[in-house]
Amino acid sequence: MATALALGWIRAGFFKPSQIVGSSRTERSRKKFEQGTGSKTSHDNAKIARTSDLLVLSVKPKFLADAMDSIRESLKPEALIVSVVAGVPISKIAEGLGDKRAIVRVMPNTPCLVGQGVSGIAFGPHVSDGFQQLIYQLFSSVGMANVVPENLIDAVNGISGCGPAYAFLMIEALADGAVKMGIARDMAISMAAQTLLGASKMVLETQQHPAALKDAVCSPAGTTIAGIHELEKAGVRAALMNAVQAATHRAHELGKQ
Ligand SMILES: NC(=O)C1=CN([C@@H]2O[C@H](COP(=O)(O)OP(=O)(O)OC[C@H]3O[C@@H](n4cnc5c(N)ncnc54)[C@H](OP(=O)(O)O)[C@@H]3O)[C@@H](O)[C@H]2O)C=CC1
Ligand SMILES: O=C(O)[C@@H]1CCC=N1
Repeated sequence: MATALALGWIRAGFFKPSQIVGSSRTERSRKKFEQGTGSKTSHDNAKIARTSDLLVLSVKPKFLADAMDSIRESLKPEALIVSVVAGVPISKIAEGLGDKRAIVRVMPNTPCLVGQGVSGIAFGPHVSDGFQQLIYQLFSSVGMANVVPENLIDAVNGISGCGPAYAFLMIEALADGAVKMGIARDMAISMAAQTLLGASKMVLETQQHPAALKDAVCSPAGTTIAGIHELEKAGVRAALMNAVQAATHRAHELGKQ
């Protein structure tokens, strides 16, 4: 996720590669980040913290305590902390880094890499108006940014944080169907992806309810309603709702570990 954000911000012109420093535990991950972004890296979190105005915490929840330990004593007093760590509340980060710190909790998604991300943003109590605007602009530069109360960040995780994986699975499955019907794999994947992109753009640009747009595709006794019937029989709606619910609950569990 860190690479997607860094590269997204660089492509959006928000930061130059030279303004970003990446960190990870292994040489392999640092090389990958350097090659992906053109930015430098360091294994020394304390050194990075000493010189950073904005720090993005992007580790798995179970490694957050160690990561915070490694920067606590070196952070600039006015540093802005952004955590994209699933499930972990701002209060826990304040416990780890100091309760007067400016902390922002964000749930982005990997399409930030291509400027089409979705992020939910919740501000801690010590984030100034100026910093709030900066963070909003930062995440808007790589897609859609939504300021939400912190108690909804796990639900943002459930829909848009995880959502790209749901969409990739749908693209793959639609393409499998087309391959079964004789279309070549590459063309099938492009057609499925472009279909989801086109449908998404229609929802966003026409402002019509997705049900109305769906109805407009279903001709009476036609082909689409035959396909929709199969999806309804398979419980696709309930499956998608359950996926968002399960992921939201899992985020909540991860934050308590
Ligand atoms: N992947 C996604 O789509 C999204 C992820 N997130 C959240 O972002 C966070 C990161 O996820 P993701 O990128 O998938 O996970 P990865 O495991 O791919 O990346 C986490 C990185 O953290 C590094 N790391 C672990 N401990 C430390 C430490 N003490 N100091 C410095 N670096 C450390 C790891 O280094 P090394 O590789 O060397 O072990 C690794 O490169 C998670 O909390 C996740 O919930 C949020 C939104 C979307
Ligand atoms: O799977 C995860 O936990 C992370 C958070 C959102 C997307 N990936």
